[in-house]
Amino acid sequence: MAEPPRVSFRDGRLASRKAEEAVWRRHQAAAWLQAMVGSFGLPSCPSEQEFVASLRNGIVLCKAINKLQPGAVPKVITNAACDSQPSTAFQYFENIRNFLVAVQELKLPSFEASDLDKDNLDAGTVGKIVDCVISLKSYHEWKQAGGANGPIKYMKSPLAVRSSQIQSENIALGSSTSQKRLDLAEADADTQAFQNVHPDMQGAAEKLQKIVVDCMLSYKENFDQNILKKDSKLISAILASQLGKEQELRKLFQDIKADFKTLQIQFQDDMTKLGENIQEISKAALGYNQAVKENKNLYNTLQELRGNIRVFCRIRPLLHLESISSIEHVGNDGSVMVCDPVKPQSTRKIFQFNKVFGPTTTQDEVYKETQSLIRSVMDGYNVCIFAYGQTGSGKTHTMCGPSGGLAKDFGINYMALNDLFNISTSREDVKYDIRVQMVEIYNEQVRDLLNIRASLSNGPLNLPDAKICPVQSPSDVINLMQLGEKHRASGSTAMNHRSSRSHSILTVHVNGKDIAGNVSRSSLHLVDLAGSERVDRSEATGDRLKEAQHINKSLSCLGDVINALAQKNSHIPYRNSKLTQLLQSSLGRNAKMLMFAHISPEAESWAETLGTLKFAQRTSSVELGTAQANKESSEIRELKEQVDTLKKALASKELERTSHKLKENSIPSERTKQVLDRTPPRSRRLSLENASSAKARIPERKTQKLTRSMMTFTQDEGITHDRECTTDGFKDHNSLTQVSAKFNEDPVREENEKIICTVDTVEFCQLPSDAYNLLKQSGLNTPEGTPCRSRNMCSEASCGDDSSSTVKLKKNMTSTATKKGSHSHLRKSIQSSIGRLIHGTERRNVQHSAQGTPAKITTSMCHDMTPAVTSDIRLRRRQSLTGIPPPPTTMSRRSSLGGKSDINCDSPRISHGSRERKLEMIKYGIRFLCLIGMQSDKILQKTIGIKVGQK
Ligand SMILES: Nc1ncnc2c1ncn2[C@@H]1O[C@H](COP(=O)(O)OP(=O)(O)OP(=O)(O)O)[C@@H](O)[C@H]1O
Repeated sequence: MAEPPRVSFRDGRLASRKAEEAVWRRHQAAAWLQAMVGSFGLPSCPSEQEFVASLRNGIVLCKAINKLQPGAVPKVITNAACDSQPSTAFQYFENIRNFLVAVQELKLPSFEASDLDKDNLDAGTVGKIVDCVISLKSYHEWKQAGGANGPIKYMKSPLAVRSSQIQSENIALGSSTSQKRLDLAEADADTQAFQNVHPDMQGAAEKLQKIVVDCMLSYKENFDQNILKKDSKLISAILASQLGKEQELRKLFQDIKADFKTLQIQFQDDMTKLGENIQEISKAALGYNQAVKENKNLYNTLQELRGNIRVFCRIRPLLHLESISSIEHVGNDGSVMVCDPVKPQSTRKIFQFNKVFGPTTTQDEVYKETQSLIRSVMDGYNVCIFAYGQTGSGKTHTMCGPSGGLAKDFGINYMALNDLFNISTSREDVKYDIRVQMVEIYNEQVRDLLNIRASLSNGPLNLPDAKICPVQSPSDVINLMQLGEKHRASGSTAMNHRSSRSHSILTVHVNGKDIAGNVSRSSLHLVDLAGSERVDRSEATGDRLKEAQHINKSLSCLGDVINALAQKNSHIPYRNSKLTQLLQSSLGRNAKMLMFAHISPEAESWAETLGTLKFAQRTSSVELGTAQANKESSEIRELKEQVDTLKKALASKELERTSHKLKENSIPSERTKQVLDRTPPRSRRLSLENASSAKARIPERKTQKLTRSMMTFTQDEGITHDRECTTDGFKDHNSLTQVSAKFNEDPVREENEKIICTVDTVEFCQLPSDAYNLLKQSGLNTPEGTPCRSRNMCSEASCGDDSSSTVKLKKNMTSTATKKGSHSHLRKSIQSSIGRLIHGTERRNVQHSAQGTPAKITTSMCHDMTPAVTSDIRLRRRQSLTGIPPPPTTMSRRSSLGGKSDINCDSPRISHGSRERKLEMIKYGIRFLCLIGMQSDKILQKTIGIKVGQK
């Protein structure tokens, strides 16, 4: 089946372009004709028909050529017929023929006469007519130009698209010949005609050029179609390859997609893993933070356990820039590397301290590191800060400031006191009292720097004797410090012209009391030591040599103390120098200490630098143990006061007893007199206790302990208090009775309280009746022997004569007894200790015996709480403690006291007997009271110590 002819888009475009050109040429031709012959009714852009119709009679054409070439058509028939019939083609043929002849004579393109007759005009015939007119026009223009522009040039009509011809050709020849639409024949004809007219080469070239252009155009326009038809194999090959490529691409796409999916899954896995890792890392980070915190805490704990002794090293800047420094490196971790500048090849030495301040460190930076220590003074800790180092190494600079505390750049002394004031104002609930002492130790003599005259007139003094100045503000401190500095001994040495050759000690006493009545007492020693250089280097002689020797001696004593502390010796040689003596409270296990080791970096100071660093290193190795704050709660303080009062009461009772005995024995034996004269009352008691025959019966250890306690009490406290408290001894004694009674009355009794109540009351009950009566006679509000003695005691206490102290004590004890918090523990220990002391540990093991002996305690029946103790055990213990033989065993204790027995009212009452017996009874009671006092005190101290330590 024949392929249908295809008219490409290019064909259509060419045709339209040609049509446009034809229209344009017609317009040109019409315009020229009208210009030549005048308007003859032709539109400016006539159609083919209009154009041909207007020229058909040949008149316009003849007129035009005549105008162009006058006489070219000698006779133009204008009215072919006289009648009104339209002229026929024949009638005007003459015109056309003449015109064509004239055109030919001009050698211009012409047309066939029949071309004007055709009814169905085609583009080709009309084009010929138009070409003829256009050539006339060109000839006219050429002629007008005088033929100067070379041969005549005119444009031929564009090739007519003979669509009908193409179609027919396509049908007839098939698609293979369609490319022959180029009207070569016509071109050839035109070329031939042109060559005939203008045989010159230029015209031929132009013609040729035109032909080539047309050919190319035509070829180009038919190219795609041809290729498509001719090279279908190629195209299909191309298509096949394209398909292959597409498939490849598809495969590639699939692969990429698969890869992408894998990557996506991998990415998700990675993300999940990353999330897990991040979680782990964050956990680890949290753990790390925790560990860092714990580390910090442990470090602090370690510091505390090591005894809060810190050593800072401060390096002074080089005074002369040209000097070589012995400091090689200062680490942030508290290390310092030094090397002998004279022997740079020598081994470097590294020392480790808590902190090392380089030469550029400011006073503020130094103080910041010290501040925490200063603050702990306000919390009740004793603190000692001292500056150590050779002369001119910057000790005074650190402690007082660049010019002894007078300049702006204050030292630690001023900043510390300033801080203390700031803290004291910020803590509204605590009232602080700050006092300052300033002394110097010069040639092993203490001098008061705030009261130099007194110091000079009275000679050397101890620190407590130095003037204490209350300070209210930092300006007070500055004034005092200035005064002290003025008085400080200074002199010239070869090493430092303003070297201070005395140790200066600024002591700040801080007493705090909060609204609850808790008190704290602490002291801060700020010590600027004298230079530690070697005697030979200071070139001192005479007085200066003596000064230097004293300085070195006291510094070496300080070293000894530090060494002894480092080695944990039982004996610390504080007393070897005034310096260590004064600093004793802050140079021990109960204080915080900071040492500034000062270094001069100059080469000539190498030996001293090394010495200072070694000393500082030794100091930093000291472990002092946990520092304890000097704090007391109000309750503890009151209990202590009560213990003191009891001690006083006991002491006065002792005196009373002595005087009574003296009265009774109006003529004392010579031996007794001697004893009384020689021995103070308490010592005598001690001797009695030591001589006790019962000693052998109690366990060795217990006896020693007891004896030691008594000795301590007698030696340290007893005599003094005896002197002070002679008059109101009974009053206080009475207080004890009331205290005991109060415990019994306490409605919220705990087991231990019961025990102590029992102990106190029972022991009083256990007094022999003579002693009891004697005590009563001598002013002690002892109740009559009643079955429930403690109750009576209590009721009597409330109406006693000595109301003030009684009421106070009673109140205190009530508050103590009712407070279950921190002090119930204290009370319990006191009570149980006293209980144990009196009754021994067997109390716990002793069963409530059914065999009611007469010696059984009455109060146990009253309160139903006293553990049963056999009379035997009790009597033996009492005997062992007091050294007094027990009352006759045949008597019940109740009856022995002279009271009515609640069980056996008919028990025989002991008669008053001899004076000796009475005295013995009194002695018995007093000794017991003394015992309670001492033990309470001891236990109290122990308990306080433990409590504070725990804090
Ligand atoms: N950190 C420092 N920065 C700047 N100058 C300093 C520093 N330390 C010390 N100096 C200067 O060094 C000199 C000696 O210092 P200072 O008097 O404080 O030494 P010292 O150890 O107290 O001497 P001495 O034992 O004789 O009392 C002073 O002029 C002081 O200003």
